[in-house]
Amino acid sequence: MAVAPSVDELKKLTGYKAVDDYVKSGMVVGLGTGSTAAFAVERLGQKLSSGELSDIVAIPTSIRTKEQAESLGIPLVQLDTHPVLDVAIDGADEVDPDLNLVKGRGGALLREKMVEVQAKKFIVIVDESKLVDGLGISGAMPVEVTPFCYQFNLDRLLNLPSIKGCTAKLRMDADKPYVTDNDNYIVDLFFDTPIKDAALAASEIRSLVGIVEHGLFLGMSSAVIIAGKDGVYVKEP
Ligand SMILES: O=C[C@H](O)[C@H](O)[C@H](O)COP(=O)(O)O
Repeated sequence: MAVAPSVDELKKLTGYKAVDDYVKSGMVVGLGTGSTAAFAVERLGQKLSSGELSDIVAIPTSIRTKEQAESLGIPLVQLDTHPVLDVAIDGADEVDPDLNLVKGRGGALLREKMVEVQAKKFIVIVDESKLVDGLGISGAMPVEVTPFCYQFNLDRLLNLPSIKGCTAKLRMDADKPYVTDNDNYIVDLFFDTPIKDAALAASEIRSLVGIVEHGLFLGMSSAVIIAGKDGVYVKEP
């Protein structure tokens, strides 16, 4: 009897397929963050060192990804000099039926969103455990906030009509607040039922001064590569 692939094997299939199918020589490539995106970075490194791809520059979405890319010899640039990317590849925490996402459980949402909105194609790579019927139901919806008066930020989030009833927790790293690559904090929002109107929630959250960015990535996916027990398939909006 065939052994079912592990979650890591599924993640690897999606990361490798994203690079194989969407990255061509000469491109500017956005590199996501997390355990799934790491496989795409690995594949890009392999294809550059074998000469199968050339003339690639990449923009990492976190310090972790930057370090991985550097260790593989992937040439890195920044949005300052390369404001338009051909493609960005990243994982997600949740994918809904319309290919809207929750991202940021790994803390990288701000840089991810900055880079991924600038990409002509944003390719999302997930194992099928990330598929949800509605956003906000499988775990935290992260919001990056200023450390300055973070409790005030947290309280005002809880008062927003579109997300009324959620609970909010400051993300901790052992006994200290978790600090992002941008020296901000993360407030994780938890919901009992899916977020009813994610577009409204996104705009209300962003309207608060002191909120830096949220983990709702709406209308951004160009394609989602999904790996599951029945194989790998691609969904497009
Ligand atoms: O901040 C982290 C990112 O949004 C990740 O892309 C997301 O959390 C998915 O990570 P993983 O592939 O490790 O599940």
